[in-house]
Amino acid sequence: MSATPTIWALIPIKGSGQGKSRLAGKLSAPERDALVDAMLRHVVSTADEARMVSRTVLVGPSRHGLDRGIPLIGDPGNGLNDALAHALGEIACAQERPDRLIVIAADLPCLTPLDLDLLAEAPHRSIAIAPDRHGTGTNALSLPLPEAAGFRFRYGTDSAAHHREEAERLGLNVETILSTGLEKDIDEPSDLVDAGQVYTIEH
Ligand SMILES: Nc1nc2c(ncn2[C@@H]2O[C@H](COP(=O)(O)OP(=O)(O)OP(=O)(O)O)[C@@H](O)[C@H]2O)c(=O)[nH]1
Ligand SMILES: O=C(O)[C@H](O)COP(=O)(O)O
Repeated sequence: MSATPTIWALIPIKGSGQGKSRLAGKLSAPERDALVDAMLRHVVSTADEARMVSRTVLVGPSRHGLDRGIPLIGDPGNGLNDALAHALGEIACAQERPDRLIVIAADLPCLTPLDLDLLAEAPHRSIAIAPDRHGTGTNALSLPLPEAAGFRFRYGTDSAAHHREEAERLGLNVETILSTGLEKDIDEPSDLVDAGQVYTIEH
């Protein structure tokens, strides 16, 4: 590994009109789209500001109107785990591949550049996991490459525990990162209070 490791951020994003379906009882379809776009913009600009992150890549069906300069890896259409597996395969084989890949959810309105730098600074041969506020889901993963090129994404129920098992399977250490910015994803209507960081709901 070079003296200054190369770190990339990978952000999975569903297509327009698909995201945040669990908020349908509280927000209209245009409101959900506006929220998804605002949170994506926040996460992308936070990655741009993070000292250690040199490139940000999206995986999904579209850029949601973001600058065409941001690389987009296509989505095979079989859900989050397949989309991330496809993107990791492309990135791990790239000629300019990074030394570490941070996979970060696009629904983190309280995320700060320091949160990404913490993920970037995980020790060599360690996978860092940032759980959600319940301690069970996974909001970010920091994967060393090439050591974690074969990492199998296990998003779904109890994904944080499954991702720890996956690190063990690969013979890698695990570091758990707890921070407000990384814990507060927006899944349920009761989480919306945190979305006020990036989005105002007007009625
Ligand atoms: N590319 C891609 N991204 C996905 C997919 N499923 C989820 N994501 C993204 O993964 C992150 C975490 O997903 P969730 O917290 O479940 O968000 P969501 O899917 O918009 O929310 P719900 O529709 O309520 O489940 C968000 O950035 C989503 O946009 C998928 O199939 N493909
Ligand atoms: O494994 C997870 O953490 C979920 O599938 C994705 O996160 P969510 O709880 O934010 O939907």
